[in-house]
Amino acid sequence: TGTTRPQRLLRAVQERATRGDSESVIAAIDHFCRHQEWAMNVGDEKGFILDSVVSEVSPQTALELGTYCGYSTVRIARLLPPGGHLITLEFNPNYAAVARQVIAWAGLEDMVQVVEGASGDWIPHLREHFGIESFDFVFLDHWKELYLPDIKLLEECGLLRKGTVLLADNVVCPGTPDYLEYVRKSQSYESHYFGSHLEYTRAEDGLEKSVYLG
Ligand SMILES: O=C(NC/C=C/[C@H]1OC[C@H](O)[C@@H]1O)c1cc([N+](=O)[O-])cc(O)c1O
Ligand SMILES: [Mg+2]
Repeated sequence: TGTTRPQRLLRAVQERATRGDSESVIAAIDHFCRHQEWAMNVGDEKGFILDSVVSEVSPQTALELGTYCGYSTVRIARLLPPGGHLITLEFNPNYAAVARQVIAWAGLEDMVQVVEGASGDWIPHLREHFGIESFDFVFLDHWKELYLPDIKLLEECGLLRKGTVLLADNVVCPGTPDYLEYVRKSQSYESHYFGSHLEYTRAEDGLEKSVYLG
């Protein structure tokens, strides 16, 4: 036994970051991933693109699929406008437990709800459970083969509205070919690719921003 990588990432946050200072939490995780152990956070380079899209949308209601250790959760939540709220779905309970502590260390727990379970099980219940009418912003970063079925489910559940912005991580590496083809071909989406690199590496990767047109 011993510690897991998420637990070692959390310890790095608690040792290096200042409680309540979300910028120092982000910096501590980036330092850990560059100098100690690579981890599958969206990272600083793609994170900068994520920041710019979140700031542009300024969402009252935001959804994240795939929390992992909460790095992108913190990046999004720190930029929410007053009254804004972020729901983040995570399948793995060990990841969720670490994420809750990272989010709390950043002082953002009041704007974020970490929900444990499978996205496909939860999406049909988000309205009744959290009183959500529709989402202004969705960040996709969970299992890559679930991106497409999950946005189709969001459409069917009426959780997307004219102008909802979807931002998808890893559309090149590891890749989400069926999702990309769908959002780029569908008349219901206006899509744009932001080229970047796989977190903390020189490999190509990027984010796809897709606006739902209804
Ligand atoms: O699988 C990735 N993300 C999905 C995460 C999947 C895990 O977290 C949610 C679920 O509990 C699963 O165990 C991923 C993988 C790489 N990668 O380089 O392999 C890079 C990334 O940015 C990624 O988001
Ligand atoms: Mg990712």
